[in-house]
Amino acid sequence: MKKVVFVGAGSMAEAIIAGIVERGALEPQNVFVMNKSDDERLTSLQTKYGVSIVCAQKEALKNANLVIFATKPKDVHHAMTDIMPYINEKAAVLSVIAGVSIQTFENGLGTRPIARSMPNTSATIGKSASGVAWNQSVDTTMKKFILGLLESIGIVKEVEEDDLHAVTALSGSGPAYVYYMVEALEEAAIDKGLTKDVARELIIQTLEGAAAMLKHTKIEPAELRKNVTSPGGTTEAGLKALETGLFKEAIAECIGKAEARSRELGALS
Ligand SMILES: NC(=O)C1=CN([C@@H]2O[C@H](COP(=O)(O)OP(=O)(O)OC[C@H]3O[C@@H](n4cnc5c(N)ncnc54)[C@H](O)[C@@H]3O)[C@@H](O)[C@H]2O)C=CC1
Ligand SMILES: O=C(O)[C@@H]1CCC=N1
Repeated sequence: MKKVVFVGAGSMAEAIIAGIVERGALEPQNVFVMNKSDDERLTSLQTKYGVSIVCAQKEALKNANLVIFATKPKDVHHAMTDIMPYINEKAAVLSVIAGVSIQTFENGLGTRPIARSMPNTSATIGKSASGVAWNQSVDTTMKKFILGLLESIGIVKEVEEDDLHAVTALSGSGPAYVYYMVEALEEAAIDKGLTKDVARELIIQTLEGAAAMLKHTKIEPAELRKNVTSPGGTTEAGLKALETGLFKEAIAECIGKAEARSRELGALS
């Protein structure tokens, strides 16, 4: 059984740990976590998921087959310097860090198998939409292992490394856009007299229903939209307000800014 070490034990690391441990992709005793500080955080992950904490002698790093980097982009250089004396020369690396290139890891940790991925926090419940790219050194066995881990937390698409900036803008950050839309829908529904509980349930079911229609009917979204929109009806009136509010333009700007920020984070690291 392969041993995996998480460098950085924040919210994304927890989302992935929850997904892989709860779906049995790895035995918790083969998963190790380390952080810059905050022993309480590590103890809490240990209690919740049965994972182990990397000890002061860093034995787990010496024995690791895969090291997963889940720090903020600004901390990645420190993290690489911290672990470099201990990391097994054969260990592969999987990064989930926004923007930071495979080349940056090769510069910091030497040429070794390196995968760069972009999951999202829905990994917690096995529903991540992830992208992944590889360097030349990742062999078929390690690729299968990493794809298996990413598949245990949701779906995964293999893409060119440069496209990970767009994946980050779309599905990495995507859950936040959806939650923001839910906040707006909820506020508007409450304003029109619904209770928060009723509004929340109706919104969740509407999102789930629309997502399932897209997935199962394979009908184009524009066609599905037309099916909802009766001429002179309520939907038409609502959609007109979105058009007037430049909804599509705002979405294009949102993805554009997020993609550009991913590139910036990479350049800054
Ligand atoms: N939160 C999200 O929705 C997603 C985040 N990501 C990426 O995941 C990464 C982590 O994000 P979050 O978990 O949200 O951040 P976070 O701030 O919750 O976690 C980062 C962790 O890294 C630790 N750390 C910092 N320096 C370290 C070092 N030298 N050695 C070991 N640990 C160190 C910190 O103590 C902290 O616990 C980011 O690079 C982000 O781009 C990717 C996909 C989605
Ligand atoms: O906001 C961020 O930078 C990270 C990357 C994707 C989601 N959260």
